[in-house]
Amino acid sequence: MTQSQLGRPTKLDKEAIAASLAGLPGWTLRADGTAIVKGFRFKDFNEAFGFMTRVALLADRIDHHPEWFNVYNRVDVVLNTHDAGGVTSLDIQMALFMEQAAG
Ligand SMILES: C[C@H](O)[C@H](O)[C@H]1CNC2=NC(N)=NC(=O)C2=N1
Repeated sequence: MTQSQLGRPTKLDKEAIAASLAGLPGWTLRADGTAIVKGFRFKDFNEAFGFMTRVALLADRIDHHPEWFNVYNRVDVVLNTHDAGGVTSLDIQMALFMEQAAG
């Protein structure tokens, strides 16, 4: 089953996002309130790209794709659900997975 068949995720309000971020070290709500962000730092490019590869496989499976910017060992991530115009439970799930994938 694909994500689109599961229905549209609903936008989380500020309080719900803050509660979720309490369990996500380093993640913050972007100033405009429509995305959660984190800058990951790895040992080198190989570690960074391994992380991105693990995340990419999940992202495509759940049809929820991160916005990210990579230079060498840096991966700056922006998560939001454009279909919903803000942060949803999908973004929280993705952030939790990224924490695991970062090791
Ligand atoms: C048509 C397709 O299912 C949508 O565009 C999906 C794809 N990946 C997505 N990724 C993210 N981050 N947000 C979305 O709203 C989204 N929508």
